Amino acid sequence: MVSSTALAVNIQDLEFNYESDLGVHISGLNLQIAKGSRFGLFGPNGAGKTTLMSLMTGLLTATNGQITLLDNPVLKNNNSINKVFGFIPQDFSFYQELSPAENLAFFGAWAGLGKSEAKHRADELLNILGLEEVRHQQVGKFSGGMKRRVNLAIGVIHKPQIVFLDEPTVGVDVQTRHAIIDYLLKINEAGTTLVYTSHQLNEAEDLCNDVAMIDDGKIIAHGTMQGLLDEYKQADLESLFLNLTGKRYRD
Ligand SMILES: Nc1ncnc2c1ncn2[C@@H]1O[C@H](COP(=O)(O)OP(=O)(O)OP(=O)(O)O)[C@@H](O)[C@H]1O
Repeated sequence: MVSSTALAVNIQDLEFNYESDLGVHISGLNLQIAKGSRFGLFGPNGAGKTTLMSLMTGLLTATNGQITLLDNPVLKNNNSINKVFGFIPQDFSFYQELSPAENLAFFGAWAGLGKSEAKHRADELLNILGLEEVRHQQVGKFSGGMKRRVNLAIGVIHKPQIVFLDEPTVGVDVQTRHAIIDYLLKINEAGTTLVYTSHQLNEAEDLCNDVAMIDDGKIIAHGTMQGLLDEYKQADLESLFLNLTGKRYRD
């Protein structure tokens, strides 16, 4: 059992239901994610990955139970928690009519950075993510890969200690996929905890060292990548996924 001070995320007895009866039902869910890990949450369509991410980042509110991020409770009006984590959502979260520089200035200020700090950080990220030459062009006209890199830069502008990533490489080419994964590995090496979900299981094998499977709103397995592969006698994450979740369509 990991001590609570070593936890980036601690979810205890979580309950959540969408108002409509069609949505996923979460009941008595417990999950601990250690500080510094590269955690991956996997499951079929509709299993509850985005719902759980939204609960962890305060976009949805649990009906019961508790979620803490580095010991800070995730509560509706606890804005101080916004400094602790960054969220890279599946849907683009920037202003299409603005440039990357303008978007980063805006979201930097929103995350509490001063003007010069935000500018410095924007310069650094635009450089690392290969966007310096288009820094003043309208994001709406960018390719899918460039938009994904802008989305990532916005989510990490304030150097959060935990980064949540909901399918951060969907629809990108190999170059952008590598740039994004390399960057994530680099910030993890410097101490950032990654909480990631994706259907790209090959990519996940390179990125994640801690893995949980979710199905019908329940965590059905959680352990180290190698520990789970050994336990279920599977050669790779895709075989493990099929072994644990079966071949039935969920939608
Ligand atoms: N706002 C909502 N209201 C009602 N039901 C919802 C809502 N959002 C999601 N759901 C339902 O809850 C279930 C879980 O959805 P969720 O998006 O969390 O799954 P997921 O594992 O992220 O799926 P995917 O892999 O398709 O992204 C699905 O049945 C979905 O239709």
